[in-house]
Amino acid sequence: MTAILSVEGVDKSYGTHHILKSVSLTVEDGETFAVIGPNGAGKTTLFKVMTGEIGFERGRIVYDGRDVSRAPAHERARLGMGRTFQVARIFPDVTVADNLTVAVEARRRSRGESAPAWYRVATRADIRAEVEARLLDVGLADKAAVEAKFLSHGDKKRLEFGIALAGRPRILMLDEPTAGMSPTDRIATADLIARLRAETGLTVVMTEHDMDVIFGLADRILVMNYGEIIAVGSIEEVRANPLVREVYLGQEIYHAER
Ligand SMILES: Nc1ncnc2c1ncn2[C@@H]1O[C@H](COP(=O)(O)OP(=O)(O)OP(=O)(O)O)[C@@H](O)[C@H]1O
Repeated sequence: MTAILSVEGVDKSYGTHHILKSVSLTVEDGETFAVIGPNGAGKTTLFKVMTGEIGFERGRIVYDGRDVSRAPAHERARLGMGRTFQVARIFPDVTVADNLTVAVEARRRSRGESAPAWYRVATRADIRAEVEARLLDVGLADKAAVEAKFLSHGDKKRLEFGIALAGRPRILMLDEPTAGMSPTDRIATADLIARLRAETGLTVVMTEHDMDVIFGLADRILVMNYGEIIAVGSIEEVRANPLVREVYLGQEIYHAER
């Protein structure tokens, strides 16, 4: 296995509040890597540091062999880091298909894939075909003409996955993909992630509170507490770790089924 993403000794503070304390981790190409921990542990902060939404004081982030510590989020996206947010970021007043079209066009522009003017008609057909493929990927083909604001919470999340996939990512960063969902939508979202991963070989990095979702998807789990890593390893290794037992005593992590 080769590393696709490494975080090396990263420190991040908000004012005098030291949030990430010399955090280091390595994500292997093709694995599903989950970050868990109690509320306020620093998971979202770690995510934002990895995706380039916020800066940090010390350490570095290496993606696909290059130091991206100072690269802004859009540059990391261009290099292949796709992401979704806890609250879906979509255009509510345009249709599902148009949301995807915007994402496909944005990727083409940012990667210099736009065709010359004489080729525009063919390009439109290409874009339409790509949008249709993404609609099928995320199970929204029958809702292509629906304005995004009318979608259910679960379907909004599907659309956000579609938008992320339109960027042709190598690694997909999912910040609490099932947050606020009904149990049915949670299962559907976990199934969608599992299918996309199987079909595309995507590397997935996710935070999530639902242990059933984590145990169903993750190859490895990292546990954070107060901005520090207290364990990293397989589900079995993490469950057996005494520090994890202390933090999660009697909680879902020990009841969820594999
Ligand atoms: N912009 C900010 N300014 C100041 N403090 C912040 C900011 N964002 C987060 N924090 C603080 O940093 C700490 C870690 O927050 P973070 O959102 O990373 O935790 P989390 O593990 O993702 O929590 P949750 O599971 O509740 O989403 C918390 O104490 C939070 O209050």
